[in-house]
Amino acid sequence: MLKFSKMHGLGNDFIVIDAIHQSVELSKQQIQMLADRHWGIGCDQLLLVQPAESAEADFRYRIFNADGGEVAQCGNGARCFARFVHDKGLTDKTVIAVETASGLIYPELQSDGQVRVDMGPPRFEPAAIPFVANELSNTYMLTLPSGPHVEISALSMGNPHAVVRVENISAAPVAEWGPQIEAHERFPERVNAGFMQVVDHDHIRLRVYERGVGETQACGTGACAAVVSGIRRGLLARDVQVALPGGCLHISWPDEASNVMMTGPAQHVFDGEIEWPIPTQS
Ligand SMILES: N[C@@H](CCC[C@H](N)C(=O)O)C(=O)O
Repeated sequence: MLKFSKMHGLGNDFIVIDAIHQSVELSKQQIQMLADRHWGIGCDQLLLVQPAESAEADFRYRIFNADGGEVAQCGNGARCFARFVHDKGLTDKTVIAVETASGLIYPELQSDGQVRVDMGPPRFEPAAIPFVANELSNTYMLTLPSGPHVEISALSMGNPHAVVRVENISAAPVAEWGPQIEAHERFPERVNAGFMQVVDHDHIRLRVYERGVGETQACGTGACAAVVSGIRRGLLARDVQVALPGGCLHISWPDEASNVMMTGPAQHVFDGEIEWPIPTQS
């Protein structure tokens, strides 16, 4: 049997697996099946907790989207990872150094139950996102296959993000434009598409069509990307409350040379075990 925990950060839900005390090799097809909400357990992302590879880190964690693709960063996942290793007794540290595919990050468990994460610096150079553009700019025009020309910001928070500003979040064309932006040819590794309504200097509303998943209840790196893009466009202050469908995150980016800080909840839902290897469907 394979033991797992089901967790979520503002409704962005995870299967979290201790791959330190269990030997786990997952194929893309097995991840898709575990993530499937009808045939498996159901999740937006699957998180594998592993031993650290470098001396500076306490753990390594790997992130897989529901489509089975491995990705480099996940904000809500980082908070759930920290809550998982702490609550399962894998560490008694409250500031945890964790290796991700995009470098070290430092989640910090706070006394009020929230988790604060140093998410590292944003990157804007097109090659680092990756995004096809001739020059660096705060905004770019993207022509979608269905016709519209859409103004986006493009940046990396360790994973790629496109941010579109909308007037009214409830009417944002997330289902129509999300998949077209996600798979746009100018994003060779695909992209997470955020739709941001600026409420005032300190508040935004955000919906994210996530790469490899679809629209989720919340996206931590998407919240960081939206706030950074809003600050660079002169629309936002340095500390911003982000209202997502699943709840609120606090994002701060003190100055251009700083790392982005994200604070929010991480919730354990239940522990379970599943027959392993998963019986294949006939
Ligand atoms: N839900 C996440 C992001 C997960 C990865 C993303 N879908 C990608 O493909 O980069 C978050 O909270 O940041």
